Amino acid sequence: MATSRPLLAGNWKMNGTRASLSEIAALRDAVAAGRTRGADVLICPPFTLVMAAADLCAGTGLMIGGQDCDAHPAGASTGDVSAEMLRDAGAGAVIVGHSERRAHRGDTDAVVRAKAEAAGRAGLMAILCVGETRAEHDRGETLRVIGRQIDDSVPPSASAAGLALAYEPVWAIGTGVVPSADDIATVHAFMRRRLRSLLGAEGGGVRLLYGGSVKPDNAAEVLAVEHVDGVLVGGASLKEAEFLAIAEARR
Ligand SMILES: O=C[C@H](O)COP(=O)(O)O
Repeated sequence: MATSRPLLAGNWKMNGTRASLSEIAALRDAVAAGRTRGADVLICPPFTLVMAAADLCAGTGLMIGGQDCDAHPAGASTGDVSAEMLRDAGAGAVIVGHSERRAHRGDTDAVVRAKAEAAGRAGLMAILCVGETRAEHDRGETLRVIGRQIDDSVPPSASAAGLALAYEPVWAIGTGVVPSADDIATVHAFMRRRLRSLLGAEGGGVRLLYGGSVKPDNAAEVLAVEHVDGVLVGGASLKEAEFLAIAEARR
């Protein structure tokens, strides 16, 4: 079973330069000082910063991860980075299936599954993202879409410790709009049931994250929802003070 510690993950997306390493160093020190109150804390900077960030955080409580990986271990794949390379660079986790990659880079459920399997082989925790579009939401298809994404992209061999499943409604990402606590609870309860039927007991221990416009002023409410075991934060993870405020908002 996975740890019951909440997971607070930051996805920097295509943001960050060398100068941004100071934000990571500050967050590392805040984690060391106990300000994140026992949560597991992860920052996923762009590939260019993974090794430097991991070196800064080696042996500390702040984990560094990648934002994507290729499904293959090595080879003629210009521009790609394998899970093994991320591991070698000091990463402990990788995001797969983010809606931006599904929408803009053609990542199908089968591709996402292959990437999650590659992460597992490399010893990385996969943060696997699912979520419906605005149109699917408005047509009442949320659970059908998420059920399909889980069935087709979660590796049947996944372990609770090696996987976190993030519910990110596409219409909530970067918009300032967040589903109601009841709606998040409904989706997360559904995800838990689906994972249990797919993975058995391991499915009961996979951490379920919510992502989409999480900010310091709504984090406490989101993190208090049943079956929400953490958050995946985009814009508000870029500055140490804002991300820390999310961690400190946890009731
Ligand atoms: O991976 C993170 C999500 O896409 C959420 O991004 P956001 O917090 O900027 O809405």
